[in-house]
Amino acid sequence: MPELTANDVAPVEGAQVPPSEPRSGDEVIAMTGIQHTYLAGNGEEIPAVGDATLRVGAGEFVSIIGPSGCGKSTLLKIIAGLVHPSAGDIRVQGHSPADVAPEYGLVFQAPNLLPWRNVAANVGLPLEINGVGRRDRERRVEELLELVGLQGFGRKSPRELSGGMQQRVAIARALTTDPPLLLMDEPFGALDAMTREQMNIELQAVNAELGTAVVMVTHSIDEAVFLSDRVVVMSARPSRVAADLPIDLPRPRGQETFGSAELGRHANQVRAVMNQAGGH
Ligand SMILES: Nc1ncnc2c1ncn2[C@@H]1O[C@H](COP(=O)(O)OP(=O)(O)OP(=O)(O)O)[C@@H](O)[C@H]1O
Repeated sequence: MPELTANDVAPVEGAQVPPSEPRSGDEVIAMTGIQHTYLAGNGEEIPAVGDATLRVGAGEFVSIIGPSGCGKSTLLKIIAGLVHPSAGDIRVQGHSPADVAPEYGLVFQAPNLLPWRNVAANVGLPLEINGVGRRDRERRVEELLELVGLQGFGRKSPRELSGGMQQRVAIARALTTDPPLLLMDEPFGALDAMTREQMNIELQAVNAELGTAVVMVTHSIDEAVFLSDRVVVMSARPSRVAADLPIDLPRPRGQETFGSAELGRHANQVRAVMNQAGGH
């Protein structure tokens, strides 16, 4: 199959092709021509990211979606300063990612809570590491537990919580230091469909209240559309940005947004681009 170019996906109504533009204020992420090739143990070169140009503005919610193995997590790791790209330029708040990475919140598919600490001590850990005093720490933890709907659960052990509740703890922990940027890799992938929708509704409320920019990798088209200001569709490996689709659903978005004709229209648009760009 001939390689797709950005123009190949242009016929999809509303599709934007790179270079992408943030829809809001200051630029938090500026990524230009990022490429990454892994060197496997047997010496084989694995070109993961072929060409990614992406801008994310302050407070924006951007989802990255694309076929399995196309390099979505790699892209997130590059933003997080965990992987140094083979080529291209990336600035996060004007700095090299590794220099500002400790300021971000990170949430992965597994909540990664410390089982010997209670919920409050898990959420407060980043503050403890930063030397914040006990009283301030307790106040902040209390606020965050309320924000994620876990007021009164501070003294519980993580193992007493459901999967969705544990992931709420992980989100609260990621927000303790008021990060300008939250990076999420399939945060709700392990949850059942109903819990996942509920978590989506809560996350969009948190994002609206705190104004934190979010970049989220997901496999769910509905989740991407529901949460995002823009959905970035990656092509198959070595991936490039196939489309950068603005999602103009009004906010706040709630339960009624799921299953709405408007969400369905956007989801179909994302699906069409994904089909052209190499499947799901
Ligand atoms: N550390 C590594 N060493 C070698 N190859 C790697 C490494 N990490 C990832 N890869 C390869 O790079 C490609 C992209 O991986 P990545 O995890 O970024 O994709 P993804 O789009 O997030 O995948 P998925 O949707 O399945 O989670 C895959 O082919 C993967 O096997």
